[in-house]
Amino acid sequence: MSAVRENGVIVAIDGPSGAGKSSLTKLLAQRLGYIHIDTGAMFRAVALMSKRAGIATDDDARLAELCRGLEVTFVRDGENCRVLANGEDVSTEIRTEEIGLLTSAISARKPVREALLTMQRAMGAKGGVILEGRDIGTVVFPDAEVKFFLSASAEERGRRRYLELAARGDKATLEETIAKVIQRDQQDEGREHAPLKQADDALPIDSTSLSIEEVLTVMENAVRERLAQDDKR
Ligand SMILES: Nc1ncnc2c1ncn2[C@@H]1O[C@H](COP(=O)(O)OP(=O)(O)OP(=O)(O)O)[C@@H](O)[C@H]1O
Ligand SMILES: Nc1ccn([C@@H]2O[C@H](COP(=O)(O)O)[C@@H](O)[C@H]2O)c(=O)n1
Repeated sequence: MSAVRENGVIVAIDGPSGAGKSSLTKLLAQRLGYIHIDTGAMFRAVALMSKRAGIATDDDARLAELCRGLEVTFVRDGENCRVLANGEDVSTEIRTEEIGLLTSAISARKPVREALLTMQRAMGAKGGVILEGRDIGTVVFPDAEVKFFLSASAEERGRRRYLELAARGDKATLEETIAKVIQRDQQDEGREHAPLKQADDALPIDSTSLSIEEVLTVMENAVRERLAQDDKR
C-alpha cells in the first residue's frame, strides 16, 4: 500500500497514437501488479455505439444521452483484457482504423469527455492503477504520482501501426497509415477540450529508437523510485 493512496500510486501514460502506450501499460501493470485502464478503449466504445445509433459526431445532446446509458468495463482474459460496452464484448470492433478516426471526432465533444472523466476518476482514485490516454496527467489525474509522456516520430509510429494492421490482414499502405497517424495527432492536439499535450511534470520518453523492453525499464525504475520515496515518508 502506498503512503499516498489505498492501493498504490496512480501512473499516467499519455502520448500520441502508436507511441506504445497500450503495450507498455500492459507490461508495466503486470510488473507492478497494477490495474491497466485503457481510456482510449472507453472513447472507442462510445464512438462504436454512436455509429450504431446513427448519432452525428456533433450531436452533443444525443451523445450525452448515449454516455449516460453506457457502462464500459474491462474483463481480464488471461494476459489480455476484454472491453465490454453494456456487457457486450466490443474488443475487436473498436480497434478498426475507421473507429479510431471516428473516436478522434467523438472525443472532442465536451459531454463525452465529461462523462468519461467521471468514470475514469472513479476507476483510478484509490491508486494501484496505470491509465493510458491523451489527458491523464493534465486533466484526469493532474495529481498522479508518476507521469510519462510517451512519443515517437510520426514515421515510426505509422510504421508500427502499419505492421500491426498488416498482421491483421488490413491492406492499408505504409504511406496511408502514416498519414492517418498524423491526422489523428492533429485532431487530438488541436481540439478545445482536453487536448493531447505533455504535462509539465511528466517524464518524456521518445521511443523512436528504443525497444519496448528499454522503455519498460525506464518506466518501471521511475515508478519504483517513487514508491521507495513514499515508503520513507
Ligand atoms: N518501442 C517500440 N518499438 C517497436 N514497436 C513498438 C514499440 N512500442 C510499441 N510498439 C508496437 O507498436 C504498435 C502500437 O503500439 P500500441 O498499440 O501500444 O501504441 P498506442 O500508443 O497504445 O497506440 P494507440 O494510442 O493508437 O492505441 C504495437 O504493434 C506495438 O507492439
Ligand atoms: N484519454 C484519452 C484517450 C483517447 N482519446 C481519444 O481516443 C482515440 C483513440 O485512443 P487510442 O489510445 O485507443 O488510440 C484517440 O485518438 C483520442 O482521440 C482521448 O481523447 N482521450
